[in-house]
Amino acid sequence: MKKTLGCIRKADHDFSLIESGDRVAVGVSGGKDSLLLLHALSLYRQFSHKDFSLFAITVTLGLEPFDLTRIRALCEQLDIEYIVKETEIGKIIFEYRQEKNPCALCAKMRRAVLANTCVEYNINKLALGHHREDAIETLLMSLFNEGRFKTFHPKTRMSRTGITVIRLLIYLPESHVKHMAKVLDLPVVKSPCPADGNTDRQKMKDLMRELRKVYPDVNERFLHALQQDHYDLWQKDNSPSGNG
Ligand SMILES: Nc1ncnc2c1ncn2[C@@H]1O[C@H](COP(=O)(O)OP(=O)(O)OP(=O)(O)O)[C@@H](O)[C@H]1O
Repeated sequence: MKKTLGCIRKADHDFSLIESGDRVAVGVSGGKDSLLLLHALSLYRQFSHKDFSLFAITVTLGLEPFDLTRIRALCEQLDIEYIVKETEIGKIIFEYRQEKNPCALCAKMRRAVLANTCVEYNINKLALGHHREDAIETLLMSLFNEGRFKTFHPKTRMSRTGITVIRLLIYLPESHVKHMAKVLDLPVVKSPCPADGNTDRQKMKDLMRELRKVYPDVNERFLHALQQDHYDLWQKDNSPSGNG
């Protein structure tokens, strides 16, 4: 847990992600990343000397099976209020619209429900479970699909609602997330999404696996590049209002 908390502390320090008085909700998909983030933030709340409140939000997609009993139990154990928003997003995308590229629309709709829920509960920051490899894969997807060198920033502001999205795991390697999910026996729920494992992101994961055979440190190199000011990707922003 020391490494996870160290990476969270560094991301928080570099990008001013959490301030005292914040009401922070972790978007919990049921996957290992957001569950680790939730667990780690409950500890960070104790050790960081920052006085912030913590919530967990899950947006269901109307796809079965999706049993949240063990996640609910974890939230009770960590003394975190758990908010579940039931939706039919999955059905709309796969049955009604039969989308050819379902992931982008699904992410957009999920994000809108998450933002509205934050507004409803007076929550000002939404923490997502993106880690180091997510940032790298997003960079490669936008390079190969759009010819642009960009990825998400650790801190962004949603323009419609004014909610700040924060990504506290961006320095954490995915291998460590997998390791911690086992050590902590996190209540991971298998994704009921029909597109799971057959996405553009999966192609980038496979590509990176091949690259690592030739360049074992390629992930560290990518992270280094992301942090270089001259690429203008992850400018450090220590102002409270954050990055646009
Ligand atoms: N249904 C959902 N409800 C709440 N938050 C979600 C949901 N789906 C995704 N998120 C949030 O958005 C982040 C990125 O989404 P993504 O689809 O990449 O996650 P995932 O790989 O399915 O799950 P995880 O990242 O938790 O292992 C998640 O880490 C989580 O914080």
